Amino acid sequence: MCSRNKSWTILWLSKLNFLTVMFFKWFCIWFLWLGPFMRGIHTRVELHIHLDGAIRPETILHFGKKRGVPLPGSTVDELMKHVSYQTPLSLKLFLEKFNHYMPAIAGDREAVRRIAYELVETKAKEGVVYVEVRYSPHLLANCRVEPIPWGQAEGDLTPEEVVNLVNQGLQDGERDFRIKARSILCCMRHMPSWSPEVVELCKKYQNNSVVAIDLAGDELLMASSDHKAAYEEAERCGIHRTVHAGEAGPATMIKEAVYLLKAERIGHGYHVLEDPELYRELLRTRMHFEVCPWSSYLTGACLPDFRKHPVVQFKKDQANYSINTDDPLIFNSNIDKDYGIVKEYMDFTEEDFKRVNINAAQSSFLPEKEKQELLNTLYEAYGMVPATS
Ligand SMILES: O=c1[nH]cnc2c1ncn2[C@H]1C[C@H](O)[C@@H](CO)O1
Repeated sequence: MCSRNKSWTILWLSKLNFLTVMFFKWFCIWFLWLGPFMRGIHTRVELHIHLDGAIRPETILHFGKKRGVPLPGSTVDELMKHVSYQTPLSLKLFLEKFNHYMPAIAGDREAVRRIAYELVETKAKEGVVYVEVRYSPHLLANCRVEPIPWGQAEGDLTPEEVVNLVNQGLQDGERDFRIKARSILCCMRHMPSWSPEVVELCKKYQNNSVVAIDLAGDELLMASSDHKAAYEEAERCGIHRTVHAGEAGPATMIKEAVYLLKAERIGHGYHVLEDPELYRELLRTRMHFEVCPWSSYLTGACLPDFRKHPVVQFKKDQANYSINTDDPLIFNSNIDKDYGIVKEYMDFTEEDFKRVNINAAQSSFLPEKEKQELLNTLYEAYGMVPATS
């Protein structure tokens, strides 16, 4: 009897031991790996995404129907057949994709506010802790903008009110999804006459969501004197500056962005590698490159072989760059797609992703104090001890 009791006890103890070991093992996996996602800890920083390239197809269909704006399809699948694509086009042809759906959104107050709000929700779900979203206020307006974009009739939504609506959408999103979102206002290469107002809007809303100025659009058009004047004014007033350069265009466009427009970050910048001297100098000054891998394939900006992508060299040289989606609606993607590409084809490890996101946070356009808070959030999420300054 006594020995039977003893063996039962041993059996139960070994079972308990096994369960304890299993529990501990699963807890470690959950805490270290799945934990951050399940506990709602966000570890990604995205610096290059276009608001008008990141709209949900359902939202486009909703406003198309509501406003009686014809669209190339009445279901998500039909719409996406026209709006998104799978094999590389030129940058110019890619930019034409916006024509298919922007008339459903531009000029509508509710739509503009909603796309900003939904972007924050999407990014929170993707594990993004901080996003800088960019757009042209003029391309979403239908009043006091010349010419009125997307062939719309004149309405009463001005570029300034667009900025207010986007700010409201972003701020509501920040409150509801508990991540941080800021915006960058774009000048457009083909519309230099809009640039003076863009910089004035950056100045006026500098402490209200807006953190920087950008120059987007067809890069084969050199920066005009209006763009240059806008960037000079931005620098004078302490407005941060980024420029799309060296995406489809050559390294000289990056030179122009850095030395003429005084860019602090470069949108894309892949073709910097064609000018080794410039590349060395930008490595030395820690210039930040906003890299968008899947975008660079679909816009034909880079060779289709990801193993030869410029980011392979950037990684080798420990350059300062981030990983971004650019236009996830048109590229039918999300941030996992871009992280997946660099992981699969360029051997990115978790350590590399940490470095990428810390670099992104350091190169963000947040004021110093908020930047430090963001960095501390990342260090904590990654279980790192912040370096003492
Ligand atoms: O990848 C891009 N390169 C240059 N311009 C772009 C890219 N993606 C979007 N844009 C343009 C089209 C949008 O209407 C505009 C503002 O977001 O910026």
